[in-house]
Amino acid sequence: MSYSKEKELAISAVRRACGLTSSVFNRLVQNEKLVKGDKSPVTVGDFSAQALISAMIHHAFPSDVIVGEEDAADLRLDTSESTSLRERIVALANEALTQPLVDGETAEWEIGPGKEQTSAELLDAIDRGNYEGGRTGRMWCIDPIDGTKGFLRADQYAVCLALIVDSIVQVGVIGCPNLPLDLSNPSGERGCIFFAVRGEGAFQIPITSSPSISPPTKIQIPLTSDTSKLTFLESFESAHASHSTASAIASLLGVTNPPIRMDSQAKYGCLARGDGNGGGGVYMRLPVSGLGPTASYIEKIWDHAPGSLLVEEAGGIISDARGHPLDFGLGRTLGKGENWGVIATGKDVHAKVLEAVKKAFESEGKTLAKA
Ligand SMILES: Nc1ncnc2c1ncn2[C@@H]1O[C@H](COP(=O)(O)OS(=O)(=O)O)[C@@H](OP(=O)(O)O)[C@H]1O
Ligand SMILES: [Mg+2]
Ligand SMILES: [Mg+2]
Ligand SMILES: [Mg+2]
Repeated sequence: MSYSKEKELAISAVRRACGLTSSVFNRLVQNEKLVKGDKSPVTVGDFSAQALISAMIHHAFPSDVIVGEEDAADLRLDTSESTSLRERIVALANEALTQPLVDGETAEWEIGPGKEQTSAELLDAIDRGNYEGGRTGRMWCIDPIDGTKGFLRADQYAVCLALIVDSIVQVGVIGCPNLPLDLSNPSGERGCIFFAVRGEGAFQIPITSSPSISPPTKIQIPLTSDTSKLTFLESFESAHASHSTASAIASLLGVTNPPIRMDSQAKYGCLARGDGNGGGGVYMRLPVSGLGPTASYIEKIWDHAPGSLLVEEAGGIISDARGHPLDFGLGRTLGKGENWGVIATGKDVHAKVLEAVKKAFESEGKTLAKA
């Protein structure tokens, strides 16, 4: 089946949310003296972007359910802090909802202008993301700001949206406001939207344009079977994924390119468009400690759903460290004990990378068999 309406809606929602998060950054992070460790700007951005995306989805596809990272419980409290946070979020979400269309964008699912949402409607929109996930049906998956730490550092972050149908990701959109259109020209134009529909390929557009006006650029992982030419794409934060295991795996594969360490699902976009040294990339996310049932962290579906489709549609394979596919039908997470990290790379090198992962684990005294 075709998902063209869902794709257009998702691109439009992600573009608006990217505009919103950029303006939150400019107003709240750049121009305010922040106390170190203050997370409030990212909280404002997270809530308002989820409210906006969820409201647009509900308006266009009222019977679809949503898994969103955030919930509005803290915003419903009767405290002055909560009230002022709520007011900021409602103003920001409405400002984004009523932005004019960009050239070529359809008005079919526009809520505004003139139809601002009430505070109650927007809190309900956030809470519509409470769905517990599951095996069957149509379900949207929102990460309003992925890479919150990158957002606060003025570094990479992403607004992520996917449509999952009967546990299979069918549409994936990732907006990266700070990512150069061409990573080898970091001072060039910034702001990319990556998108994919299953069976239709993976694409990139500048964040300022719409696919019906400027033709999207088809993106592809470079084909190569030489693992020594690979570039590793890893989390920026060493607390989120093991840098040391990744570096042991890189040595086993003969990799000499330095790793690209970047926050958020922007990494999936970079992998899909072949960033690095021309030899393809490897997205590597292995737990800092433990594995499988004893892993230190359970991966969430919103951190991988759109990125996984982008990789597959760009000619890659995504799996866990054992080569098992990611299962988006287990609930809000990839499953405690079911998921053993994430490895994504071009299909011609995936098996070799898994072999190196196995060897690296064995030399750390870990085995890829279930305990
Ligand atoms: N301890 C731990 N281990 C593994 N993963 C964690 C951990 N804590 C958080 N997270 C999740 O990591 C998401 C961001 O992943 P990144 O790869 O972008 O990491 S990082 O930005 O480089 O830090 C991040 O997504 P956001 O919350 O949307 O930013 C979290 O879902
Ligand atoms: Mg995230
Ligand atoms: Mg997030
Ligand atoms: Mg988070």
